[in-house]
Amino acid sequence: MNDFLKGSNVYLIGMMGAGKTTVGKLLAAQLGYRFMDTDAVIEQVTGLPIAELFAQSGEEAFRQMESQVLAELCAYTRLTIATGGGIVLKRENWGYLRHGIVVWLDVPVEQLQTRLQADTTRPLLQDADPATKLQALLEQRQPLYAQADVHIRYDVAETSEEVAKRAIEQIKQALKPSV
Ligand SMILES: Nc1ncnc2c1ncn2[C@@H]1O[C@H](COP(=O)(O)OP(=O)(O)O)[C@@H](O)[C@H]1O
Ligand SMILES: O=C(O)C1=C[C@@H](OP(=O)(O)O)[C@@H](O)[C@H](O)C1
Ligand SMILES: [Mg+2]
Repeated sequence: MNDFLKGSNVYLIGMMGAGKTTVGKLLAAQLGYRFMDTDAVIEQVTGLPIAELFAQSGEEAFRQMESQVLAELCAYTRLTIATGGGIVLKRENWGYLRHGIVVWLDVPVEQLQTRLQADTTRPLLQDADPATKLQALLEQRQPLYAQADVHIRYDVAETSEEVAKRAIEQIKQALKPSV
């Protein structure tokens, strides 16, 4: 089923709330891959929730840990990796992401707001005006997300399983040799 990837990892990028962790688990199952989540690895290693890490050590320290985790994971094969929404910010991280197939889950900011309206786990959203903050982050990052190999545009009618299935189809298309 997944020999078309020849063991290459699949990295999911996109804004917080885009569904990288949710779809990533389903995509891994459909590919017969293992699922990893860079945030979960950081929380496991530090024993702290991301929000606590930001509060204690600051965003820069978190970004350094994020790069270290990505560097470790990119040495493995047959992984579907859900990254944190800010992974695209550091050029160094693109060196690791390019070891595999980079898939952008592109979800409109209104849908992100709906999904994250009650969220307290994402420190960058603990803001007086989270909607404006989300919009500003998306505008800043969109050109970076757009460097992905595969662009999965949101379809309101799709379940997360169907998003994962479509991602496989679009990855196959992207890997087809251009004639
Ligand atoms: N297709 C979807 N429709 C509605 N809610 C979704 C969908 N995909 C994910 N969610 C919800 O949105 C929130 C963020 O999903 P998550 O997978 O953690 O995103 P990310 O890892 O990109 O931040 C979660 O509460 C999740 O249940
Ligand atoms: O967008 C961001 O900068 C972040 C997204 C989060 O991950 P999710 O994208 O899984 O929410 C997490 O890495 C941290 O809160 C920073
Ligand atoms: Mg996530």
